[in-house]
Amino acid sequence: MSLDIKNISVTFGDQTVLQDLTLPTIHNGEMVALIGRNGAGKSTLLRQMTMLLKQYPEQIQYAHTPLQLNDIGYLPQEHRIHANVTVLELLITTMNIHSTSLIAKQECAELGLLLLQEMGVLHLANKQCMDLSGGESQMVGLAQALINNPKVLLLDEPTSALDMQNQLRLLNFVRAYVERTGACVIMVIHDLNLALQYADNIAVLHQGELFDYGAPNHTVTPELIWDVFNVDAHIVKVENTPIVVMKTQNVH
Ligand SMILES: Nc1ncnc2c1ncn2[C@@H]1O[C@H](COP(=O)(O)OP(=O)(O)OP(=O)(O)O)[C@@H](O)[C@H]1O
Repeated sequence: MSLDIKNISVTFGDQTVLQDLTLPTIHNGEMVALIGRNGAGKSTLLRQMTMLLKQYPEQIQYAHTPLQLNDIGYLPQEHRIHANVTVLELLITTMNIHSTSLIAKQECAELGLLLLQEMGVLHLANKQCMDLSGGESQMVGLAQALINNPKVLLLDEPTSALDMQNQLRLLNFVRAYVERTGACVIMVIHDLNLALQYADNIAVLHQGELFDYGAPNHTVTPELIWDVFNVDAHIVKVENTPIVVMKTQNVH
């Protein structure tokens, strides 16, 4: 199974945000980190993927057939849940249940609780969604994106509100999900060190186009960081893991 994204163009007024963007095929069980400057069009690509499925399904194909909206799990940027329901109720209503029987609802509740437990956030099950902190809301947003076992997971800055432990929890959970199910993941992320550690491939979006694409070690280089972000950086290795260290003195 594989995900193909082809020839995506987006304009807002006279601003071309994405210009005929095509990504290399994303294979089963692959995590792609989408990086680029603020305003490069990363969120637009994820948002358009869900909209394009309605209008131009041939541009997004999974296993060589048009991807269905039901097959996508999407965690938007700055995810906040304004519904007046508990976290568990939210997960139950998000599930694709085809029965209203009490037994079906009980099964859904058990699945929801299991997912929250596996993600390490079972304590949030009975909290009101509106009372969640920013980071709690982001963890619940991932649970919501995963609850229907999507084939394609689109994550927009999924760790932006999380403390260090939850950043690792969330990314380890996504990694394990991908290995277990063979789903394809596109994840927008600004933290290049997390991208280096978790992604199989890095897609660099710059000025509406795909600037570079490839294995993290080969793609994230001081030259790329300079060309795309105008930042001087070293890449050092700690226990064989590459780490980006920004030189803070000269910001252009
Ligand atoms: N609905 C819209 N109407 C007009 N312009 C838009 C709209 N959505 C996005 N844009 C513009 O498109 C450009 C790309 O926005 P987008 O949110 O995709 O960037 P991004 O790469 O995700 O940025 P960031 O890293 O800051 O989240 C920006 O210049 C933004 O102002």
